[in-house]
Amino acid sequence: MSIALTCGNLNKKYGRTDALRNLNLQLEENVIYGLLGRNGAGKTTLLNMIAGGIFPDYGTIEVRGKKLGKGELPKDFCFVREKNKPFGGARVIEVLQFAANFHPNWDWTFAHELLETFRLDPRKKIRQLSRGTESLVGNIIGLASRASLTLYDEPVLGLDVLMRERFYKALLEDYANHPRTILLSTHLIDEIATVAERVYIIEAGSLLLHDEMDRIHMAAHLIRGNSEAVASFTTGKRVLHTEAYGRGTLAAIYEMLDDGDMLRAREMDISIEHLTLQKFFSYLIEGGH
Ligand SMILES: Nc1ncnc2c1ncn2[C@@H]1O[C@H](COP(=O)(O)OP(=O)(O)OP(=O)(O)O)[C@@H](O)[C@H]1O
Repeated sequence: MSIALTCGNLNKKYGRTDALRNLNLQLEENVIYGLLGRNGAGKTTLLNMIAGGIFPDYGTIEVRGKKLGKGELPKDFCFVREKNKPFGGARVIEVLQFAANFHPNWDWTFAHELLETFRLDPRKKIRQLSRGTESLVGNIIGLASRASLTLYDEPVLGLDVLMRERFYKALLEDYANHPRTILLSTHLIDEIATVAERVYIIEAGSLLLHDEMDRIHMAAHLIRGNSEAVASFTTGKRVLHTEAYGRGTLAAIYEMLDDGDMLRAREMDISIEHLTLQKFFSYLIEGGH
């Protein structure tokens, strides 16, 4: 297992706001990660920090084992953020040409295919593009750069469902042929569930959970039943949230359940269903665990 990026104990304060608090994160080579968190959780601060735009008050960032100095950019790296504002007067093709200079693995054939896929006219000026279309320019750069470490900050914000699907498809197909490390922040949680292999969830600048997406699918459950039965069933299990309804209790739990658990649940008349990633995220945040 090779490590692409290690963030150790990152802290950043803006006045009295802790944008990041003792945040640790480790990304392996050639894995797609989702970065989730509510508004203001610290996602953009973290991504900007990795990209050298913000320096931590405390903590370190290492890329492939090498500590980044102040303002230093990781090598073979691409950061896709929402806006290309400084390039407003430039044409799409000019922005791509500019980006290509910085990325040794840039693939022009792929970039042109993506322009077609996203129905983007390369002669248009950035300022003439709609918000969603503008974010597609960044997404093309993120994909065609084939950087070994790629960060996306909200790449699908403002995109319609068709374009979002095309972006995810292009990302996954290209990743299959050219594996690299990708960290992607988003609020469209259930969509990322089919794209990311692992997920980091942050809240108020701190890490709340990181895990394999498959494990979350298997271990995140919503159980309902008589309050006493639910209390007994959940004893010793990781409970994220409980809620009373009528005479019963609903509990969100994060636990692998075996055949014995399922049998016991049936005997206790407890219903069990899997949680979507979005629901799991909500219960996790609500419960603060
Ligand atoms: N330049 C700044 N000056 C002051 N406070 C800031 C600054 N940048 C971020 N913050 C604060 O730091 C916290 C983290 O912000 P950040 O933008 O990293 O969150 P986020 O998870 O990206 O949010 P969103 O999902 O809404 O984009 C917030 O409380 C925000 O208000």
